[in-house]
Amino acid sequence: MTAPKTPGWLDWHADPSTPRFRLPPGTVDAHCHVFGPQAEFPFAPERKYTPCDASKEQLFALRDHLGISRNVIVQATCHGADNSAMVDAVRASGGRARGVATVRPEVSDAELRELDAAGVRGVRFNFVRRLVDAAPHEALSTIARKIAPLGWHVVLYFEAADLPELADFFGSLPAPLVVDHMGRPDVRKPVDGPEFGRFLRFVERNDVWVKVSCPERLSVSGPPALHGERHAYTDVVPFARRVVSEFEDRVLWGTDWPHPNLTDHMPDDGLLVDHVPRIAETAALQRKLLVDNPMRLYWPGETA
Ligand SMILES: O=C(O)/C=C(\CC(=O)C(=O)O)C(=O)O
Repeated sequence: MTAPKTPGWLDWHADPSTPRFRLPPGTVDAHCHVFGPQAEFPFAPERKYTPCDASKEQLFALRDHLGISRNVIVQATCHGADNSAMVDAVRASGGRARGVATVRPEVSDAELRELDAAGVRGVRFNFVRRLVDAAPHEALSTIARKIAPLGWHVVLYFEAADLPELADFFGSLPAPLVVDHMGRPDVRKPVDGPEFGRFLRFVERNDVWVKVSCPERLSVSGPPALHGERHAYTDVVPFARRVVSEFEDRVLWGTDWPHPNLTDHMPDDGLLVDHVPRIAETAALQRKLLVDNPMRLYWPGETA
C-alpha cells in the first residue's frame, strides 16, 4: 500500500522550459534527489513529509533536457537512513552520478565500503527542525570519524539563525564540510549584515564548500510575476553572487529537483538554469561553479 502525499504538496514541473543560458559541457547538478518510486522504495516511517514519486528516469530526463552532464544525488529525509533509492539511481547512472547518504552511527565499515563502491562520497547531517528530530552531536561525530578515512565529506543543512550554536561543532568535524543552500540566509536581511557576515566568516575559517542553490526556496520576492520574464528570485542574487566572488574555488550549483516542501509555487527548472549567469557573471566563474569544483570534489582525477 502506498501513502498519499502530504496535503498541499506540489508536484515537480512536468514541462520545464528550455534554458536560454547554455550550460558549459560537463556541468554537474550537485544537489538533487530521487523519491521512491514508493512502491519499490518505501518512504521511512519516521519521515516528516510524504512526497510524490520522483524517479531516477525522471531525474535523468531532466538532466538531459537542461544540458547537465552529471548529478550528485543527495539523500532526503523522507527516505531516512535507507539509502536504497539513491544508491539504485547512482548505480543506474553509468558513472554519471555520485551520492550523499544518511547513515546511523552504528554503520559498519563494510556498509560504508559498499556505499563507497556504489558511488557515495559523503554523508548529510540535517538540522532543519521541520525535517528531522535532531541527532545528538556525539552520534554525528561518530559518523564523521567513520567516514573521514574514505575521503568523504559532510554535507550540512541548517537555518542561518542556528549557525551560532552549531558553528563550533561543525568546526570540530574531521572531514571536509559542504553547506546546502548557502546556509539558508534570510534574504530580507542585508547581504552586508551581521548574519550573512557570520556565515561568510564560518566558510572562510573552515574551508567550507557552499552550494549556491535554491533561490526558489530562499526568495521572498518569488518567481517572475509576468509570464515570459526570465529574471526570477532577484532578492537571492546578491547573496549568491557574494559567495561566488569570495569563494570561487569552493562553490557548487544544483537544481534541488524535485523541489521538496515548496508550497507556494513550483519552479521552472529551465528558469533556474537561467539564474546561473546572474550569480556567476563570467565564463571563468561559471566553469568553476558548474564543472571544475564539483568534478574536484566528486570525480577527482577525472576530466569532465
Ligand atoms: O531539497 C532540499 O535540499 C531541501 C529540503 C528537503 C530535504 O532536504 C530533505 O528532506 O532531506 C527542504 O528544505 O525541505
